[in-house]
Amino acid sequence: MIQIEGISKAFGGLQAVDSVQFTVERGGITGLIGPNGAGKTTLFSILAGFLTADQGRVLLDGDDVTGLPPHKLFHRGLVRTFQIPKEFSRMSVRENLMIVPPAQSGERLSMSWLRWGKVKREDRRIGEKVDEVLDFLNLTHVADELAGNLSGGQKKLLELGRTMMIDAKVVLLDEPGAGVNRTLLNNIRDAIRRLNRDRGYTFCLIEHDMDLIAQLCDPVVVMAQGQVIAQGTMDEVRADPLVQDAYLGGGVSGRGVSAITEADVARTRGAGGPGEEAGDGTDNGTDNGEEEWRP
Ligand SMILES: Nc1ncnc2c1ncn2[C@@H]1O[C@H](COP(=O)(O)OP(=O)(O)OP(=O)(O)O)[C@@H](O)[C@H]1O
Repeated sequence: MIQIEGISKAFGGLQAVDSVQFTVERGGITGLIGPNGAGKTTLFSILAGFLTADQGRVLLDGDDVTGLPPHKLFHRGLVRTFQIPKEFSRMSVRENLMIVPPAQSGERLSMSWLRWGKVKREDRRIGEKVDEVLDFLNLTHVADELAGNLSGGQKKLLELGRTMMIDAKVVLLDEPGAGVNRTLLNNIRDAIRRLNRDRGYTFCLIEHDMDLIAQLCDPVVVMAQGQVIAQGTMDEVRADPLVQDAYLGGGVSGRGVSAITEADVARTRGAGGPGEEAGDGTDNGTDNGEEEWRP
């Protein structure tokens, strides 16, 4: 479980995240939504250790993990996707998975000379795990393909696979549906569901695709202008006038509970802005070595 307690972050005079407080419950799929510039990405960056909060605390299973760098959080099972570093595009899908497990004996020269048998056993164990992950995500047919040749959706599945290699506890998903075709989106949705239901993964996901949020998430937390303005089921937040105003600038009076449509969201997204992520491993405002960090 992640408890977010009074997290704030300003960029110069802009209060990007303002005293945000909510809990991501263990075993759940929490949706984080809000119009462009609401502060979602900034909050994710703080939770995953890529940005330092000005104020507030983050507790992971009761432990204060505020300010821990990404690799420490990663090894505690808190992982943020989907940020495939560019260099990995020149490695095969299988290799991308092979390199994830921490502290592989095979990487240490002394170990490989002195304990050849142990190294081989570990390689075999990792190989079996990779096969299982590829099968789980329907990626076996592209196992030997360079990661850079995958489609956007397949890359996102691969990122999920990397979290599976370390048996992540909590996964922060950055727009898993962005730029993904329908078929692969269904695969991604099913993989998230199965990881949650069958393997106990806890997810928190930022997403602009309201259908995907409605299908997967309960609760849904809504941010606007740096603050949490609503939380509850998708139906509850949809019906909330504050939420409708936040998305549509107050222009939805009388449109009822289903006011937030995909078209509305697409319209709000069109505004763009500096908070928009490149999706290629870069992030704005990184102050904790994100570009250097590799899981
Ligand atoms: N590094 C930065 N420097 C200055 N301002 C920033 C920086 N990163 C984000 N911001 C600003 O902080 C605010 C929140 O941005 P953020 O990217 O967190 O919003 P968001 O809810 O993720 O938006 P989107 O849905 O468009 O990705 C925005 O006004 C954005 O312009």
